[in-house]
Amino acid sequence: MVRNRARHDPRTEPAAEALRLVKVTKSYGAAENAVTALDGVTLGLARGTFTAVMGPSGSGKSTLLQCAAGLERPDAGIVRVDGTELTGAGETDLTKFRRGRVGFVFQQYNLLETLTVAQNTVLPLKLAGRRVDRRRATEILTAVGLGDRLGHRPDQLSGGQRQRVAIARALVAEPRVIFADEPTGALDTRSARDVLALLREAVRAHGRTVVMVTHDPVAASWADSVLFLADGRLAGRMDAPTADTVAERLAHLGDDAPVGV
Ligand SMILES: Nc1ncnc2c1ncn2[C@@H]1O[C@H](COP(=O)(O)OP(=O)(O)OP(=O)(O)O)[C@@H](O)[C@H]1O
Repeated sequence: MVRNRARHDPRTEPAAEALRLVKVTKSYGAAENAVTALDGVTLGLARGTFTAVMGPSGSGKSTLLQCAAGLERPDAGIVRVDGTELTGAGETDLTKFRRGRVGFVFQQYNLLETLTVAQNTVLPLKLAGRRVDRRRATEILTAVGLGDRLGHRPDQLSGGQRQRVAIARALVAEPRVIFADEPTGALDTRSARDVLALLREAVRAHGRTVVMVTHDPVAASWADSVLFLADGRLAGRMDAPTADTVAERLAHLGDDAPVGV
């Protein structure tokens, strides 16, 4: 069972806190080969916020995202998304939860090449056994600038357009939280800006919560705040980031004591 600790009804009413991690720990491998990817991470993110996660390569950013999204199981600790506790849930409940209340955007788009833009977009609804509202899907695709590409296949699109399909696909299920892992990593500057603007719009206009892993201080500057990771621990937080302040902090990461936010 996915446990709902809050008093609200999670199917209709969003929780105040979109994401809560308490002492989340995750290791890979066994014995002397074990790598601690996350080492007791505690954090909370308010609903309707855009947060970037940054840190050196191997600091645990992707692992954090995967554990927060219910794609990986932590070894210890608690993960709560939109008031619902994922840790301890069975695989079937987790899958149902992921399909219903979170959206994903990955660096490599993860579109199905044999499906059209429109079919890729509604796929999460089909997998979740939900009603497919094609008009709504078309509206979303139009909003991301692909209204004239509905019948195209991914190999007929640019990288930026593919990522916009991935964002439309993440938005169509109206998720509470969107997890994005390096969504601009494979894009040119202009396409990256379009994608970041869409993510920010999802937060500002539609009240979604976005958590985005990125290496790029410019991308991070689109977020409301940045969480810094070092060696699997939280190493700081910055509100109202700019590309310069983020780059500066990254250069000095490790100088700060680990914190919980
Ligand atoms: N499936 C896995 N099996 C074994 N080790 C893993 C696995 N996934 C991650 N790790 C290890 O856990 C640590 C954290 O990895 P993670 O991918 O979360 O870091 P990251 O900050 O996202 O790195 P990058 O910026 O390079 O993508 C690394 O030392 C990595 O080698």
